[in-house]
Amino acid sequence: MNVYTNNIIAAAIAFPVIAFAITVPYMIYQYRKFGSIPWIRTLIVYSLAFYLLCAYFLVILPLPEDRSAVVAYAATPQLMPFNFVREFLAETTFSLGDPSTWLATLRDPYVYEAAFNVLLLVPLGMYLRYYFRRTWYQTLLIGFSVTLFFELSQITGLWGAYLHPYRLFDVDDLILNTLGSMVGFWLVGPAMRLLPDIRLVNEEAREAGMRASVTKRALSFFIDVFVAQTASTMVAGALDATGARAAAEAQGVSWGLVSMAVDAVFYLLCFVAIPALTKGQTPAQMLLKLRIVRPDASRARWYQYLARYGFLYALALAPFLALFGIVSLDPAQASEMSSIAAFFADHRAGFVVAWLVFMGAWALSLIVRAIRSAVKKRPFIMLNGVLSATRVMTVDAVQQERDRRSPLDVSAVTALESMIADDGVPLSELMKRAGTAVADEVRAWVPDPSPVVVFAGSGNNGGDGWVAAHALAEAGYRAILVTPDIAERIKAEPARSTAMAAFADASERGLPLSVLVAPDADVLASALDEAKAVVDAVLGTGFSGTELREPYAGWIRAANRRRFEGSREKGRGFHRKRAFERGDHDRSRKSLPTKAKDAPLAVAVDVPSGLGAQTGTIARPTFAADTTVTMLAYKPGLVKPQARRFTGSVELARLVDTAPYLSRLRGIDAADSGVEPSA
Ligand SMILES: NC(=O)C1=CN([C@@H]2O[C@H](COP(=O)(O)OP(=O)(O)OC[C@H]3O[C@@H](n4cnc5c(N)ncnc54)[C@H](OP(=O)(O)O)[C@@H]3O)[C@@H](O)[C@H]2O)[C@@H](O)CC1
Ligand SMILES: [K+]
Repeated sequence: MNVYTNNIIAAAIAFPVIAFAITVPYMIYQYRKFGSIPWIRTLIVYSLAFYLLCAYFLVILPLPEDRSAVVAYAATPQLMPFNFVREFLAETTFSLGDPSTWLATLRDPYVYEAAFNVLLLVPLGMYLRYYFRRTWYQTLLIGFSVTLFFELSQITGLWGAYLHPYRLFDVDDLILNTLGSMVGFWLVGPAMRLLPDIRLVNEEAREAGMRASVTKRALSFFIDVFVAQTASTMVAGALDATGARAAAEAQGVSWGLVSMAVDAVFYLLCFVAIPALTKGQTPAQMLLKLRIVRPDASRARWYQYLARYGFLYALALAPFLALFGIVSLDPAQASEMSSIAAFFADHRAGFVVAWLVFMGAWALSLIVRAIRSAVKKRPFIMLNGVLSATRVMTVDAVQQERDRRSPLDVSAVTALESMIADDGVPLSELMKRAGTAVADEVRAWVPDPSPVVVFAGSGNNGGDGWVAAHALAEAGYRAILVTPDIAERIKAEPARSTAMAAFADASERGLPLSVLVAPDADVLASALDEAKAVVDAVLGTGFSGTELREPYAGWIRAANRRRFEGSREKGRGFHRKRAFERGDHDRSRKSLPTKAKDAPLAVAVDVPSGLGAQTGTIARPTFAADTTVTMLAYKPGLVKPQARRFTGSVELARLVDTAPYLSRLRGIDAADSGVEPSA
C-alpha cells in the first residue's frame, strides 16, 4: 500500500502541471468554437486528465531500477478468472456469524486489492456517463479497453522499455477494473440530477461568446503589445548588432530616438496597418475572434484605428514611459541638464505621487465603469472608443448586428427562395433545414427526453413545425404536434408532403411523435402542463392582420397562459378571468408580465405568430417567445422596437450561403451602405 501512496504523492506534484498542459489545447479549441471558455467543461477535462495520469502511473509504477531486471512474481501471467476469490477462501478465517473475523477480512490483501482494483476505474465510468454520455455497453467496452491497455503495459514491460514484465498481468484485474467502470456508471446516475446538465453548457458558452468581455479585450490588447514590442526590440537589437547604433550616434542621432521610431513602426503595423488590411482585426483580435467596428457594426476606416489606439497608447502606455523617464533622471547631474529636465529631476517624488494619483483615479474610473457595464449588461466603452467612434465586438456579434440592420422585405424573401430553388435547392429542402434548425435550438436548451409541444399551422410555417417535431422525436424527445387537421388535408406545399412524410416515417420507426388533431382546450392544457418546450409554427410570413382566427387564437392564448400563469397543477390562478386577459397581451402594455417559474422554453419559427413579419404589427393574441429562429434573413417586423418582447432573442438560420443572393437582391445599395451582406 505504501508504494501506492508514494506514487500518489509524486503524481500530486508533477501531474497538475502535466494535466494543465493537456487541457490548454482543449481550452483553445473551445474558445475557437464558442467564443468563450466554459469553465465547467475545462474543469471536468482537466480533472479527467489528472485522474487518468494518476491511474496509469499507479498501474505502471514502481519502475525497476534496471532495464533487464527480472521480477519473479510478474514472470507468469495470472490467467485464471476469479483466482483472487479462491486464494481468499483458501486462507481466510472469515465467518459470517463471527463479527470478530470481519475486520481481519477487510485487512486481507486479497480483499483490499480487489476493492482497490474496482475503485481504480469507478471515476472513468462516471466521466463516461456524465460527461461523454455513453450508454452502459459503451462504458463497458471503453472500461474494458482501458483496463486491457493497462494490463498490456504491464505484460510488455511498459511497451518494451523493460526487457521483462515487472508487474503482473492478471485476468482478475481486467474483470475488477471493468466492473469498477460499471460501478461508476451506476453510481453517477442518481447524482446526475444534481450536477449541471453538461449538454446545456454549450449554449450558455455560445451566448457568452457573443460578448466582447473586458477580459477578452484586455487580453487581446496585451498580446498585441507583447507581439509588437517583442518584434520591435528584436529589430532594434539586430540593427544595433549590425553597427547601426554607432553610425547613428556618429551622426549625432540619439539611439533612443531610433529605437522609439522602430517601436512606432511596429505599433502602427499592429494596430493600424494590419487592421486596415483585415477589415478591422489586429493579430490578437484575429486569434480571439474580435473586430474593431463603428458603433453600428459597420466597417471602420484606417484613421479610426489610428485614433483608437493612438488615444489608448497615450492613456495607457505613455504615462508609464514618462514616469520611467522621470525616475531615471539623476538630480546629481542637474547642472548638465536642460532647465526643464532639472526641474523634473528636482521634483521627482512629487511627480511620482502625482502620477500614481492620476493612474489610480483612472484605474478606479475604469473599474467603476466596468462594473456598471457588467451590472447593466451594456458594453464597456472606453474613452478612446468614444473619441475614435469605434468599438470592439466579437466577430459573431458583428455579423448578427449587420444582419439585424439589413432586414429583407417579405416579398424579397420570396424572391430569394425562388433564386435558391433555381440553383437547385428546392423549398422542400429549405423547409427541412428550417425545421432542423428549430429542433437544434430546442435541443440546445432542453435535455431529452422531455415532452415538447409543437403547434403547427396549415401553411408552410406549419411545415417547419412538422419537420421540427419529427427531428425532436428522432432525438429522443416526446414530441406532441398540435395541428388543425391531419397531414393529408394541409393545403400549402411543400408543407403537405413534408408533413405526410414526417408522419409516415415516425409511425414506421415508432418514434415518440404524437399528433393531436384539433384538440379540445382540456387536452391541450394538459399537454402544455408537462411540456418543457413549446414551439410556435402556426403563422409565419404569410400572416398579416390584427386578429387571429380560431383555432390558432385559442392555441396561442393557451401557450401564453402556460408561460405567464404556470401549469395548472401549480394552481396559480389558471382559471381566473385575468389569466385570459393576460394571454391576450393588450397591445397598449409596455412590457409583458413576468414568466412563471416553470415556464417551458418558447421558440417561435420564423416570426412569433401574430407578429406581422413585414410591418411589426402585434395582433391579438401574439405568441411570446424566448427565442425566434428566423429563416434566411431578418424580416423588418422582427427588428421593430415593439417586437422585441415577443420575439425574445432572434437567431438567424441562414439555411444556405445567402451572401451571393443577397448582394444580387440588394444590388447597388449594399455597396453604398458599407455593410457587408454576409461573411
Ligand atoms: N423563407 C424560407 O426560406 C422558408 C420559409 N418557410 C416557411 O414558410 C413560411 C411561410 O409560409 P406561407 O407562405 O405558407 O405562410 P404561413 O406563414 O404559413 O401562413 C399561412 C397560413 O396563415 C393562415 N392565416 C392567414 N391569416 C390568418 C389569420 N388572420 N388568422 C389565422 N390564420 C391565418 C392561413 O390560413 P388560410 O387562409 O389558408 O386558412 C395559412 O394557413 C415562413 O414563415 C417559413 O416559416 C420554410 O418552410 C422554408 C424556408
Ligand atoms: K411562427
